[in-house]
Amino acid sequence: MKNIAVFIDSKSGQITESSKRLLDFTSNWAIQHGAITHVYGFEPFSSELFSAYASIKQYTHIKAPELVNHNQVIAPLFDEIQSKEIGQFFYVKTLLMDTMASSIANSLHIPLISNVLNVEKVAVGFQLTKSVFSGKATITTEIKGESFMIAFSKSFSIDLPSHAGNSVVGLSEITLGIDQQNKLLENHPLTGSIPLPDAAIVLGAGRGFKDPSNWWIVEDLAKELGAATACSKPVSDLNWRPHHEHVGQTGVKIAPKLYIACGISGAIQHLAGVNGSRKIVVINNDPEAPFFKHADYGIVGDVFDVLPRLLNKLKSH
Ligand SMILES: Cc1cc2nc3c(=O)[nH]c(=O)nc-3n(C[C@H](O)[C@H](O)[C@H](O)COP(=O)(O)OP(=O)(O)OC[C@H]3O[C@@H](n4cnc5c(N)ncnc54)[C@H](O)[C@@H]3O)c2cc1C
Repeated sequence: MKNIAVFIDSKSGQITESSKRLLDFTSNWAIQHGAITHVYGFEPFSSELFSAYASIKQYTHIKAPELVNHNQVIAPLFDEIQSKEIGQFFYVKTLLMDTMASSIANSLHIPLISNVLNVEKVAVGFQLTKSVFSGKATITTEIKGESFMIAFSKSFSIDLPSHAGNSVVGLSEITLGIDQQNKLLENHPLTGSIPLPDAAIVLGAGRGFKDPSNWWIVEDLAKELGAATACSKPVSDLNWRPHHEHVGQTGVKIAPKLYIACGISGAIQHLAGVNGSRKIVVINNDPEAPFFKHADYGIVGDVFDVLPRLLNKLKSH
């Protein structure tokens, strides 16, 4: 089998949780298939960060000054990949990676399969489970060839036997060119809050909060929990909260370890954006609220009673 490339995502010098899961998976996958793993990322990391993964032999820092504007000429990356005899590519879906990956897959004439939850070797080729219809269904597909690119859904989770190692990992860097026809004028990253798509804990609030002046309790509790704040669509439509907090079919898709939904009814359009969450806790004063059917844990109660008590409990510990 040819070698494996893994593209990791990071924020402020930290590898994201979903990319850590990707490294666990691909490192073990490579061992099982007798391949070497080359890791690529957009920040300079030390080799020690990867040495515990037995199959990883190289980390390449892709220096891309205008990547944020999707404004890079990726030819140098393409040359580097070809020199490493890479057959299989893995990454976790982000807008940026989707843009780059589709270009690489197209140049290499290999299939790009998106929103993958699981991949397995079968007698001839590989079998993949994909999430479709905003996570409401899955389909199983098959690839016959050995070369492909897989874009995992953020909520993917695959257990393989672990192969802890003490690998010697080489470091290298490549610099992408800049597309001169397309210029980055300004860049305003959101600050001060945990980005929703990467958050391990998300605290969501809906119309049950009645008025934007009541959001202090959501913010205080989120701070105490280390959570990102989210909201339902009507809440952002009413301008109670900024639009980038709106989760659901028409908003941000999230896949945290824990989603706490407070005063949200659980309409199907909301669920479409949050059903990648590992555990869901619902707090609602209506025992018939549809969200309870999709919850791992539920509290039937008034958010203005339950949340302050939860906040006091957390503060007292
Ligand atoms: C095409 C389309 C796309 C859509 N996309 C999205 C989307 O992406 N995301 C999204 O969220 N919605 C979306 N919607 C809207 C969706 O259908 C629902 O209307 C919306 O999710 C409801 O928001 P909500 O639960 O905050 O409000 P409500 O439906 O008004 O529910 C409020 C809930 O709070 C509870 N409650 C009230 N007071 C309290 C209290 N004191 N304590 C505890 N609980 C209380 C109530 O029992 C109720 O269950 C979309 C709709 C359409 C038609």
